[in-house]
Amino acid sequence: MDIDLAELDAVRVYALPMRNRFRGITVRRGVLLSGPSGWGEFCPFEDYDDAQSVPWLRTALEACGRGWPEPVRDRIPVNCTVPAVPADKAHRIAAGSGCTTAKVKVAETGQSPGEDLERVAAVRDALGTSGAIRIDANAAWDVDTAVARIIELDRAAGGLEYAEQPCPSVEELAEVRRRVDVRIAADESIRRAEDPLRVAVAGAADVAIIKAAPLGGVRRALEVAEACGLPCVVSSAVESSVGLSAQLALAGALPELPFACGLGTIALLEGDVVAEPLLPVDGHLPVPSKPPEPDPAKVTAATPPADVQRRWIDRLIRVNELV
Ligand SMILES: O=C(O)CCC(=O)c1ccccc1C(=O)O
Ligand SMILES: [Mg+2]
Repeated sequence: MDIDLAELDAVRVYALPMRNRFRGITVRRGVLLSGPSGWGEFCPFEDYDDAQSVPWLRTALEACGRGWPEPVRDRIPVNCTVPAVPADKAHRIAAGSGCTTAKVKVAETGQSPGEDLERVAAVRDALGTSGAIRIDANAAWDVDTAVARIIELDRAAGGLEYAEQPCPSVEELAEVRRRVDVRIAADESIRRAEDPLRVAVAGAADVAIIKAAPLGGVRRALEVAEACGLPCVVSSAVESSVGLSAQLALAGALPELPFACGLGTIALLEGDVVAEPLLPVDGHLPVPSKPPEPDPAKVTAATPPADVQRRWIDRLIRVNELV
């Protein structure tokens, strides 16, 4: 399916700063590609090698060259994402989000367990008793630490909806899952198409976090979701609104969607490449029928220096040879 890059109508490199450092990332970068069915976004994380970046390009090419399958719903409930910020700031983010579900980052390097407890308690105060709180430890804990922290955080939060990726391996997730009452979600354990099945077979999770980009597009991710047989939550890779629209198309096409999705992430970025960013309204985002058009002035404002553009175009060319 590799493409003649010269035949694409336009290729634009963007760089958008993040409002708060997020998983070590301070600037999100990528390439916008225009083709017959609209715009796609190629934005593998900077530390991904070319082979790991292939599914990200497939996702962009699906968006700009083929389009997406028909959705079964027209709006998606989303969570607000609360980075590992102080409790007062966490309260403001959750209260001002319009979302009834919040995902709270915990176990950040250099922070204490007490800061996590204060953060989830503040978010509960902001959401009220009817809100839902999930935590994400990004694989930071060993099994015993995870069990102890999840129990404490569940209490401080007045109940957790689930705990996302408490430990690195599938085996550890399975053990934590046996030892706590809180649901376990797998995220980093699901990066390749064959992973979700392994997670399900190992009894490692109650919920699968799926992302179109690392799985190779909306259609591929739908197959993966079906094969794993777990309830799925679609979560973004912190794309611009162009890339986010593919994730919304995936959430729109999943047969079942029992939880809010992690797609309220435009708020994490300083700026966007479209005139009307996909910011949640009343905790929901619309399912788009096609990707939004970049706004030329916004793209110009987000264009990085020539050496950064060159690096991304070279990356695109190399990865395209592997598709
Ligand atoms: O799920 C969300 O609320 C936002 C997306 C998110 O947290 C995320 C975004 C980029 C990379 C990793 C993650 C993650 O879930 O760990
Ligand atoms: Mg996660």
